[in-house]
Amino acid sequence: MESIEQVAGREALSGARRVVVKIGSALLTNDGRGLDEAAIGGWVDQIAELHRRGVEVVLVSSGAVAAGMVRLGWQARPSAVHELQAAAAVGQNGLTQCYEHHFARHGLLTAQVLLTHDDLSNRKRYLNARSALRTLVGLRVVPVVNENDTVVTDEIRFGDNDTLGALVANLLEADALVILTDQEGLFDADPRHDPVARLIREGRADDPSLAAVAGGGGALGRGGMTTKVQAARLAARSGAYTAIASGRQPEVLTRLAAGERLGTLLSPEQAPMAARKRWLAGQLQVRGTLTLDAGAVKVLRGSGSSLLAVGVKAVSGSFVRGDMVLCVDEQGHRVAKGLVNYGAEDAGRILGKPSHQIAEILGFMEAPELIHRDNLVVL
Ligand SMILES: Nc1ncnc2c1ncn2[C@@H]1O[C@H](COP(=O)(O)OP(=O)(O)O)[C@@H](O)[C@H]1O
Ligand SMILES: N[C@@H](CCC(=O)OP(=O)(O)O)C(=O)O
Repeated sequence: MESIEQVAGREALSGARRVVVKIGSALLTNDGRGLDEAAIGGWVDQIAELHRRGVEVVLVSSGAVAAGMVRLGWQARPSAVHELQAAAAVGQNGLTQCYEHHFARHGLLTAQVLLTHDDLSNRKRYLNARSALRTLVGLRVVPVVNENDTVVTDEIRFGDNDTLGALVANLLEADALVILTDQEGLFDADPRHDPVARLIREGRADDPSLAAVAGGGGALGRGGMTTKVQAARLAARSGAYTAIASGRQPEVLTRLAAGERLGTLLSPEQAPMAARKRWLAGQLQVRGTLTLDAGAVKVLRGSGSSLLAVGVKAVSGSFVRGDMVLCVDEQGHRVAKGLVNYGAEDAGRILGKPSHQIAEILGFMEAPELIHRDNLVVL
C-alpha cells in the first residue's frame, strides 16, 4: 500500500505544469554508435504530447561529445580537453538538428541554450538566463539546454548534465525534474555489478543514505547515480520533485505525467517550505526594519543563509519576536523579509555582535540567528 506521501508525490508529477526533462549520454548515444535518432524521436513525441496538454517542458540533453566522436570517426572518448571541446562543437550541431527535425514534425520550435557554470553563478547572467528561458517557455518554444562544452575547462565545468538539469529546474521553479537514464531508476547497489540490486521506488531528496548506494557512471555517461542523487537534492531546494527513470520504458514521460509508478521518485523536503516562503513573500505588513551590512546582504542573496545579528547595522520600528520585519541594505534597498526571533529592543542590543555573545548580553538566547532562513525570504 502506498503512503499518503507517496500518493502525493505521484500526484505532484501528474499535476506538474513545468517540467525539466534531462536525457543522459548513456541513453542518447546508442551505446556509443552515434545519436539514437529513433529513440530521440520517441521522447520528442512524448514531450510534444505533454506540450499539447499545456505542460511546459524544458529539455536538458547530453550527447554532444558522443555524437561528435562518431561524426569525427573517433573510437574512444578523448581525454584531452581541447579534443573534447572539438567533439562537443561538432556533435552539438547534430544534436540540435536532430531535435529540431523531430519537434518540427509536431509544429514545435526549439531553441538551443548552452550554459556554463559561470552563467549560473554570476547573478546578472543568471537573471539573463532565467528571463531568456522564461521568455522561450512563454512563447511555447522547447528550449534544449546543454553545457557549453566548447568554452569550459575542467575546473569550471558541471561535467555531468544532472547538476545542470537541477539548476535549470531551480532557475525556472519547475515542479519536477525527470532524469531519463539507462537504468530503471536508483537501485540499492549498481545493477551493472550487482544482479540482485533492488529498485528504490521512493525517497526523500535529502536522505543522506541515498548517496551511499549511488555509484559512478558507465562508459558513456558522466556522473552516474551519484550526480543524480545530488541533483535531486538541488532540485528540491526550489520544491521540485525528481523522478529517475529509464528512457527505454515505452511512453515513460507520458506515463509519469499520468501519475504512474515508474522508476525512483525523490520528494523535496522543502515543498512545504517553498509554500511557506511564498506565503512569507506575500505578507505586506512589516513591523520594523533591519539595516544589513554588505556581507550579510551577499550571504542572504547568495546562499540563502539565516540572518545573524553580526551582519545588522541598525534596527528601527517597534516589533516583537515573531513579527515580520523588512531587511534593507545600507542604501535602503529591499533585500529580504522575515519573521524575527528577537523583539526590537533586544535586537538593538545584539546588533553587530556574534551569536555566541547573545546569551551574555541579553541574559538568555532565543536562537542563534536573528531570522532563521526558514522564516526568511529574499526579495
Ligand atoms: N545505485 C545505482 N542504481 C542504478 N544505477 C547506478 C547505481 N550506481 C551506479 N549506477 C550507474 O549509473 C549509470 C547511469 O549514469 P550515467 O552513466 O552517468 O548515465 P547518464 O548519461 O544517463 O547520466 C548506470 O548505467 C549504472 O551503471
Ligand atoms: N555536455 C556533455 C554531456 C555530459 C554528460 O554526458 O552528462 P550525463 O548525461 O549526465 O552523463 C555532452 O553533451 O556531451
